[in-house]
Amino acid sequence: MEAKLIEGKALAAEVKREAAQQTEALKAKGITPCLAVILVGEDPASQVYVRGKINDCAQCGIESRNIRLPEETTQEELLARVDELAGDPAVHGILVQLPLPAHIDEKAIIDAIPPEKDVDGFSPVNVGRMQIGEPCYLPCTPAGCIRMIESTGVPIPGKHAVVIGRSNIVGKPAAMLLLAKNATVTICHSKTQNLQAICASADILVAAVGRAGFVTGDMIKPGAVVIDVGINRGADGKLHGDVDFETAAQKAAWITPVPGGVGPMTRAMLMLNTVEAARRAMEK
Ligand SMILES: NC(=O)C1=CN([C@@H]2O[C@H](COP(=O)(O)OP(=O)(O)OC[C@H]3O[C@@H](n4cnc5c(N)ncnc54)[C@H](OP(=O)(O)O)[C@@H]3O)[C@@H](O)[C@H]2O)C=CC1
Ligand SMILES: Nc1nc(=O)c2c([nH]1)NC[C@@H]1CN(c3ccc(C(=O)N[C@@H](CCC(=O)O)C(=O)O)cc3)C=[N+]21
Repeated sequence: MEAKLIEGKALAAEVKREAAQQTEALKAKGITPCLAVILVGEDPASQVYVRGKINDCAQCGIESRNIRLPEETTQEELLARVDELAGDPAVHGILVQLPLPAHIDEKAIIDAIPPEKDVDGFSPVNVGRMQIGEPCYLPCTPAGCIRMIESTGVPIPGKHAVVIGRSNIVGKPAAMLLLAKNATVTICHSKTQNLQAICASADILVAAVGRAGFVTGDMIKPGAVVIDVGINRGADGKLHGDVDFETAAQKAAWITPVPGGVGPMTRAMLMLNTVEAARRAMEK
């Protein structure tokens, strides 16, 4: 079987059109959604991602603030900037690009973002709300994964979904959202035994490991939906997913590419969250 491609780029364009329409409607009511993105340091990959987010904002008619701080910024200085944006009524969403330099405590920074401006969905309040199924900002990467799975038309309820990875920003919330969609969920990690067999029983497989080509065709159930979250830059300078695309595509029914898969969808979901933050600010 040769898998069909889940076109992340095309789907992302559709989501951004939705965000653009909603932005238009908000502007007509006198409110322009605004996202502040803070990048500390010069990490080249982070610079690319941040540039992407700023471009997406422009495409959607969303205002953006691109805040670049030097590597040696102290935690107190960064907290002060976050507080300033937290108190600025013109700013609806705050995103602090991760990872932060080692001398800054990520948790302290994330905790300083008010939940109503936490468009990444990383703050404890949003994580807790997601867990109990209350309205919240869903984390962009996992929400993008769900939307990609749904785009295939393969129903999620009752399916065995396997997530490889349990990070707070990808693996864990992806598993939680799949559970909320009534999948039967298994979470795998570096201590998991029989990983190959568990993966090979997955109707839906989400790979968020951070190792290029980690998931090979022999780990995939024929006809599965395979979502590759991994973004690994190889020695060749190219991006590689966590899934070995060639062998996986021989087994899967649906598969996401890297690049052009989950990455662009992540950014598109961020636009929707930003518009939602502006709408909630207006209603308040
Ligand atoms: N497309 C997008 O928008 C995004 C992509 N990414 C990419 O997704 C990938 C994962 O990111 P992130 O979750 O932040 O990464 P982390 O490094 O935080 O988490 C990796 C997870 O993979 C698990 N793992 C590592 N090695 C193995 C192994 N041999 N067998 C089974 N499990 C293993 C780890 O297990 P343990 O917990 O036991 O250590 C951990 O839970 C990266 O490539 C990252 O670049 C990330 C964010 C957004
Ligand atoms: N606070 C915070 N929120 C995040 O959402 C966040 C973060 N920090 N830190 C890093 C990870 C990673 N991440 C990506 C988003 C888009 C692409 C993306 O658009 N990738 C393109 C390629 C881009 C390129 O050429 O490098 C693609 O896959 O096609 C990749 C990775 C968001 N993250």
